[in-house]
Amino acid sequence: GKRNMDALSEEEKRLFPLKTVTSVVSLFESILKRTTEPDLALLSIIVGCIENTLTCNQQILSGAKSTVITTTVDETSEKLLAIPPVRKEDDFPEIEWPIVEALYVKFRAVIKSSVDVTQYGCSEFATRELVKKVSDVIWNTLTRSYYKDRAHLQSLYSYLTGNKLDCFGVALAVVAGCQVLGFNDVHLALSEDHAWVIFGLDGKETAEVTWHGKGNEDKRGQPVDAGIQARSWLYVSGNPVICSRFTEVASLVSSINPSITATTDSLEVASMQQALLWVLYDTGHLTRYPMALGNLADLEELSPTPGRCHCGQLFSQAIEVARRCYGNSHVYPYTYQGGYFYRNRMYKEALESWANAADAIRSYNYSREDEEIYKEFLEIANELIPFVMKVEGSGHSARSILKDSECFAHLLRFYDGICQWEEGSCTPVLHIGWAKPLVNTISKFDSQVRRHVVISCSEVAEEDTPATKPPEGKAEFHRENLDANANQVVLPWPLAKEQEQEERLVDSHVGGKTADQK
Ligand SMILES: FC(F)c1nnc(N2CCN(c3ncnc4sc(CC(F)(F)F)cc34)CC2)s1
Repeated sequence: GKRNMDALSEEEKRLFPLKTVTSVVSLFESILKRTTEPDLALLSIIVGCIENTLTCNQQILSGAKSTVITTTVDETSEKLLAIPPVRKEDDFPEIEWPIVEALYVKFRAVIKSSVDVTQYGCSEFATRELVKKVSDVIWNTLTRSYYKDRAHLQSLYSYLTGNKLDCFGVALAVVAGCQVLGFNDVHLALSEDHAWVIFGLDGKETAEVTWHGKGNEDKRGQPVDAGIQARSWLYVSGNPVICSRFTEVASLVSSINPSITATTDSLEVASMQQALLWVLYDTGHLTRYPMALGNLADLEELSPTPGRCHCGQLFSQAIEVARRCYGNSHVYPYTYQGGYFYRNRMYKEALESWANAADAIRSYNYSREDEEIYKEFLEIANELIPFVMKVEGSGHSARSILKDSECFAHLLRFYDGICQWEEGSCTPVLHIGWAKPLVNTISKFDSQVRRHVVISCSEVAEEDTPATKPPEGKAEFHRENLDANANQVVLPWPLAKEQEQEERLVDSHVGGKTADQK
């Protein structure tokens, strides 16, 4: 029969105007069920239109169209946010099909008119030059200068109505542009803080298509091998999430941003994102996407969906996937989980998650474009852990974590991972600003707890590498693993050296026994 060249079937068009979460979910389910690949441009325009309508032109004063939640209620916001009449939570302003269709047609026209594919060989596969050309078309149609970190710049709706995109948005637009041109070998590759594309036979080629961070020259058109060789976290040792069309849909849903202000989210946008993530979860497209699982878990913590698994299981699932599929080279699955435990006052579990996060970073070399994860560890070490120490400070109850040697071991493993991350890096990680909270935190633990720590050489020591050879004449170094019943905890050797110095430092401050006085 006649091929339906329309973006949507008549049945799908009948879902418009989109007014509820349910109608958006039905549309996505219908599109994801098709035999043909989902159209990234169309879906990005639809979710971008809903998000930007509900968050960007928001009248905060009384009679507000959409229901909002304030996360920190204080006097001013009470007055400012005259709570609107209670509404059904999935009411939207009506999204009309003709508006969406016009933007979709515009994107296709911009791409097709700017790229003459006959100039790029006749292979079915994209070439580096073609990918670079599509990136240039997007790049050269962006507003000259704008605040790149602003919210709601990640969708093609933002690109087509405001000529603004953030770093992720440019990468998604390039892949969507290649899809318009028929190059279905071009796919997104996602690390925890950067995005690039793979293309060519077996997806073996890689190319930068967007910028990263502030003040870094963009490397567009280049392969990412250098970043992988440098062992920087930004390129996750060559373990990015390699997307299919479906995981690219998951990434555009995952990048939906419900925030209206720093303290207020749109309930409708958040519930739309949550519902769409469950559709992608049920169709198996989050299976190898730890950050999307973490995103869904965060949304479930805020507003649990009846009949769905507990958010804790989603955090664990993300960790399991990161370990099984990405060589445990991702950090965020652990900091997602640690954040959850911390918010729910499960401090021992939080310390373990943060120690596991440090284990994930230890084999990297810190480089200048890794600031985002540096800030994450800095906040954990200098804000979150000190807060835990403060609230556990009473420490009188026998169950206090300050008397728990496993907690102390988690803490030392956390710092040891950061120390090893720094070792061999051109850029230093630790500075005096880290030392005060570190000393403060370690000294909070009962000296009885500290003396039960048994240091072991976690790796076979290379011959004569000073860092790993135990000091002459010192106590026997045990190699057994943590024995469930023992009240001893085993630590990797590199830390022992640090810890011994620390002990002297701490004990000289708190008058305990130093290592050689034991
Ligand atoms: F570890 C927890 F504290 C985190 N909470 N939110 C986190 N995010 C929020 C969501 N997020 C993401 N969520 C889904 N997919 C992606 S792909 C990507 C890199 C880039 F933007 F493409 F360059 C980032 C990212 C980045 C990490 S980590």
